[in-house]
Amino acid sequence: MIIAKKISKQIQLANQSVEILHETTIAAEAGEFLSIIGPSGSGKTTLLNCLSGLVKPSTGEVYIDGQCIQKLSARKLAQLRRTSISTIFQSYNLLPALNVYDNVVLPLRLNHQRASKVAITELLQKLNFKADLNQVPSQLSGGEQQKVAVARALMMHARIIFADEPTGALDSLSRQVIFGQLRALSQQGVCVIMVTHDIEQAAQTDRALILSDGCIVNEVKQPSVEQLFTQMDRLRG
Ligand SMILES: Nc1ncnc2c1ncn2[C@@H]1O[C@H](COP(=O)(O)OP(=O)(O)OP(=O)(O)O)[C@@H](O)[C@H]1O
Repeated sequence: MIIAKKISKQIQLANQSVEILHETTIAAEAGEFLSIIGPSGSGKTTLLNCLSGLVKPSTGEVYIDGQCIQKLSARKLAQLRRTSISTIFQSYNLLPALNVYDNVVLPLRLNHQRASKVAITELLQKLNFKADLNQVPSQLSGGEQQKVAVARALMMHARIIFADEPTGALDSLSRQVIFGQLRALSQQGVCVIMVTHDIEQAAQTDRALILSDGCIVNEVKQPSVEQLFTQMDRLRG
């Protein structure tokens, strides 16, 4: 479903080019739940953004359903992203002028899909969201904003979900609820790729990729908490 072949990303800093992702190769199937873990600054968000087509890799290719997304026109890529991909951003990316309901419904509207207020209210309730749907993001706590961002992504019923620390701002109960939703979606055939600092969550995914200095240094299938802590300890070194 998703294949990344030797993707690298260079950025220009002052007068020098710095490589923040090095020749990374990944494949993920429909129904797979992948986690990406690694120290801060190891390139997890950059990798996720390259996979989702938000950022263009400097070299290498990303294929989604056999299509090289770098070869798609901007219009086709935007269409693919609107119809097949949902992203939960680390910084939520809610529109400050829109209330909760309008933020959740926005991608559906952009995709000319009908929005059901009942379905949105039910989903937000399932995510343990207790605030008013008429409030704007600045009136919500960080955790509440994160739940709105998760609801917005889940309402799309996309085949692929990219989640960048989707539970980072949440209490442990809400973390479990949202992780459970992602797990259930993967069991229904959705491909979920999640960046996380939460080792216990990563240990409940199908496969954990360990990133260090822009390279995947290891990959653990059906990981255990102990295995992943050992991997992270090795990196701290
Ligand atoms: N647009 C950019 N301009 C300059 N530096 C960047 C840019 N994007 C990423 N970086 C740098 O690249 C490295 C990798 O960043 P990235 O956000 O991918 O890491 P991360 O593993 O997701 O970090 P964290 O766990 O802290 O969110 C960092 O050192 C970051 O400062």
